[in-house]
Amino acid sequence: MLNFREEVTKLIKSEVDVLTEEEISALIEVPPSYDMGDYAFPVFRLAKAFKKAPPMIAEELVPKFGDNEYFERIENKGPYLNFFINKGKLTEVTLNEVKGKQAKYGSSDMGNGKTVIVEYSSPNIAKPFHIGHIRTTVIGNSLYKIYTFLGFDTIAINHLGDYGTQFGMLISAYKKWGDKAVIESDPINELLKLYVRFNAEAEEHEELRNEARYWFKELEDGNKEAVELWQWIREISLKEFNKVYDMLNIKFDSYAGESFYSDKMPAVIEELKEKNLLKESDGAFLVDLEEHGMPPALIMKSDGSTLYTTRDIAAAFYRKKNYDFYKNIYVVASQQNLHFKAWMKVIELMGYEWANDCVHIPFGMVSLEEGTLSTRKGRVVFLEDVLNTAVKNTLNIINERNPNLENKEEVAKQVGIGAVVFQELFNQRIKDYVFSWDRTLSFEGETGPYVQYTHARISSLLERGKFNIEDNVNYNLLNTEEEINITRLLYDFPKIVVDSMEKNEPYFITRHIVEIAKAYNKFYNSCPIITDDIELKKARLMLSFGAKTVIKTGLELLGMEAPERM
Ligand SMILES: NC(=[NH2+])NCCC[C@H](N)C(=O)O
Repeated sequence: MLNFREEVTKLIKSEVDVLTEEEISALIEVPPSYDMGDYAFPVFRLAKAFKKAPPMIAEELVPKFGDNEYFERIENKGPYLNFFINKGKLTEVTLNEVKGKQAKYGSSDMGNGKTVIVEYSSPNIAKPFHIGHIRTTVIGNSLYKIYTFLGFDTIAINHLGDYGTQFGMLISAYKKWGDKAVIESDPINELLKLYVRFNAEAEEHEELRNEARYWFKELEDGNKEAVELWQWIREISLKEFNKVYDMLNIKFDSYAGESFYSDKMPAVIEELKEKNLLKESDGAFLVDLEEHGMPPALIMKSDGSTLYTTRDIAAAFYRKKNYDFYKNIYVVASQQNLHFKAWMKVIELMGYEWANDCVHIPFGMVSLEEGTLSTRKGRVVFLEDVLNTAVKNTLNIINERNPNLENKEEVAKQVGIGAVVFQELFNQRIKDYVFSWDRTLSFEGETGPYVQYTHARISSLLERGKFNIEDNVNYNLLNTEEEINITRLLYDFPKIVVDSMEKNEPYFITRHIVEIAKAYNKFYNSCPIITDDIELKKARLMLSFGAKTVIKTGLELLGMEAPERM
């Protein structure tokens, strides 16, 4: 697609020899409002070469540019050159591109097939999949889609917490109080009960902790009973998690969790020893990170069992070898900042430069507005319940607003679940936020249902107006402020997608499609679209099609559906 910023660069370059195109491009600014131009170029850097005061330079440059098909005006204001895009051209370029690429508009091959691993969700088996897990799941899924859209070969990994001392606890607890049939009837809850009971009793009876450690060690050493129990627990838990993943329409390429690395850790420990990085302390082994301002990274306990950190190091090695990643991304809560910093440092100390290609993408916490979510069994709020409640509440709303809608149940799922996803992706990752039902499910304001509703509204309109994508359109007719505003947002979309990839921030997309929806509704309310003026109608329908296409792609990149009717 024609890039107007590049056109500004070329124009300036044609008159200014002392700067390279890169230097010029880096100096170009976007003014705070469009009445000051679409792009601005400050000429200060030219003062020395031109031996003149900046305002003079700007003034003298303007007439040299002459007429230009991409800019309707070029002006000087003090030391600035201001460029005003030719709006007819902008509309033509943008809508032709959307028309040509449709669902692929905004995509690119910039990733060049390089491998990006996105690790996300990674719940702990036998512990509840609760509201806290929603952020990693939803952010990770969106990043996965964004990288894929930009031509990376993307791998989604669920690093299941399927190993560690908690399994020692579960095995002990099961052997004492467990009942297979009861557990299979409601795995997550029943396993949670066992886990909670074990911890409570261990408060009183310290020796239970030793028993748990013993069983985890047995598991690591391949004790048949322990391994079989562990496999069974893993399997029934995974089945439950998959219910939630199905609701969210999320798939993983790999479920290689912590246990997968159990036989890959000895080599890591060996290498650490060889490289003189391992220190013994009370029979345990650790890597001293004091010099790097961190507490030591514990690699092996005195009984020979391994830790979370050891497994992460082994996993990174495995991924490097198996996928030769360009980037290895971990979408994990900011509470684990230190954990990631520490083990990545260990790999760096081992002499591997690719440690820098491992990136922790942290996020803040979700808290619950007082009384907004009912809790089942104690204080844990299950993700599945949240999603089900969202669907149920949305169905109630649809029954009020549009009782005759076809496929009501299906739409309620798409909108209810989408609303939760959207809410999660509305703010900068790192911000903590408070979950509120009212805000999440509202059809008004900056919400998922609002954006989806706008999309559905455009769909019906295109149908009513008998939109035909093959129609030739006179783009110059789309010249009201409302129309230009939409066009600009559509034009910016591909860049927004790239920005969100570079910063690993899906919320750029969330905010952008909200802006498109708002701009569209403003246009819809102030400009007649299905009018008797056939040419105008064709042009406005094409613009509507552009808005619909980009909203839909944006929703998809967030991991949401875009129903045609609501
Ligand atoms: N590679 C990793 N450590 N990923 C994060 C795992 C998250 C962990 N299972 C938890 O729920 O807290």
